[in-house]
Amino acid sequence: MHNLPEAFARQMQDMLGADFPAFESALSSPPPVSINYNRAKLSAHAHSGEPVPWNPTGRYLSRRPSFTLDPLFHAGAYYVQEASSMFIAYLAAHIQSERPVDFALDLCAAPGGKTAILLNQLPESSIVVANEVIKTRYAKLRHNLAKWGRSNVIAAQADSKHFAPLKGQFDLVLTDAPCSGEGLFRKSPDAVQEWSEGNVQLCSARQGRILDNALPLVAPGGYLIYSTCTYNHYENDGRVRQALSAHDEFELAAVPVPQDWGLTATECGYQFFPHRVKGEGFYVALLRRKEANAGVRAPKVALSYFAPAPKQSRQAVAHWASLTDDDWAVLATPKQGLYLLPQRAMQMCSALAKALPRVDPGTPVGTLKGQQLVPAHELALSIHLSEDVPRCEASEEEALSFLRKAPFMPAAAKAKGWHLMTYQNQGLGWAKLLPNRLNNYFPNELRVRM
Ligand SMILES: C[S@@+](CC[C@H](N)C(=O)[O-])C[C@H]1O[C@@H](n2cnc3c(N)ncnc32)[C@H](O)[C@@H]1O
Repeated sequence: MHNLPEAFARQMQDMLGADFPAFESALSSPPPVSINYNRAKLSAHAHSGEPVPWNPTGRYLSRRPSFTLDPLFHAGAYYVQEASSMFIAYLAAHIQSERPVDFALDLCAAPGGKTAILLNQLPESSIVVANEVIKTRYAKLRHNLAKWGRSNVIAAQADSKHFAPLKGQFDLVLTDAPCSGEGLFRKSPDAVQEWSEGNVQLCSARQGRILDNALPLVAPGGYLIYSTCTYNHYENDGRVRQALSAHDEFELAAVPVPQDWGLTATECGYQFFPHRVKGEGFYVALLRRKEANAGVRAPKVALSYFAPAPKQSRQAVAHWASLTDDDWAVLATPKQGLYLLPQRAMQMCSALAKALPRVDPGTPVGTLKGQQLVPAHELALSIHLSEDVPRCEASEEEALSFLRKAPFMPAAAKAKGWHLMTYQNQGLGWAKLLPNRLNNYFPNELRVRM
């Protein structure tokens, strides 16, 4: 790791006192490696590794494997996730014990680690909106959401200010704010290089703007989780204090935490330090909107870009996805793209599509060619894919050839036509089997190049 910036070292000495040398030495030790298992794809007995105390699906690994060369990583069986930030799972469980979470918003979501946590922790009946403002990061978010395989999620690409029409609509808003990244110094030397006191102030001001946009979106009695991966007062307690004084309809919510977890209680929340927990630096505070002025859910608005798909398209999709009529909506775009979304998410989807520049609902399932569906890559990773879709199980070597788009013919290939290529029964992508070759539909841009 690079030498610590002087002003940062001073700040940490003031904050930690006699503990500073332990903090400094933790920064020179190797960062722990941890993953979050996908609850919908792997059963509990498949989870190996030391548990992360605050997340039932979090595990530490004893070493860092090459994730790129693990087909299960590409199948979305787990997400490589820093351990401290998995505390969001504990908070989501706590909130649910207080009130149902029908609608959650992850306002600053890319690349999607915490959306994956919310989707793992909340029941399938919850609808999660995952938003990211930056286009390239939005693409990464959508790719990770596809790997997670859920349809109870709506992706959105917008600045937080565009959400204003959705006032009071969310039981939970997660604001994992862009920050100066002091907590990531051990993992990312770039963060050390980019750090300055000026940047801390810029981050703090931006967080203030994002919080001012985020807080009104919380339903009465609902919660806002504010988190950063930094230590300084301006972006953490100081930021939360200012938000509370500008929005007096909010109060701090108490979250009881076992003492032996090593978290440090601060004025408004909790701080994770790498010398006290097995994880990186992280800050979190939980705010609750007081119960006055009971809110109303999003008013029904007409779907603008998306329309319910015609019967024929729905029938085509029903061959590929396990649909029950009342629960599932199949939506169509003007370009004939078809999407699978829980019926109960329709109203929220309409309201979002009206307010935001870009919305991508649920799971893209494919496009129609004549009467036939050409399946989308996302459908291959979906947990709602029909059991009736033909599968072709690959060995590890075959799975890697498939992910590299190298020519190969799987030993298990028997029938012709569309097949889901699987590895350890987890979908990787689509292949069309022909008598003497395989057409590989794994997306070029995702191809493994190692
Ligand atoms: C700390 S990162 C989020 C990490 C993510 N929650 C995860 O766990 O994978 C903060 C994100 O907020 C996004 N962001 C910055 N300004 C924003 C704004 N005004 N509205 C929404 N998102 C914003 C950044 O582009 C960045 O991707």
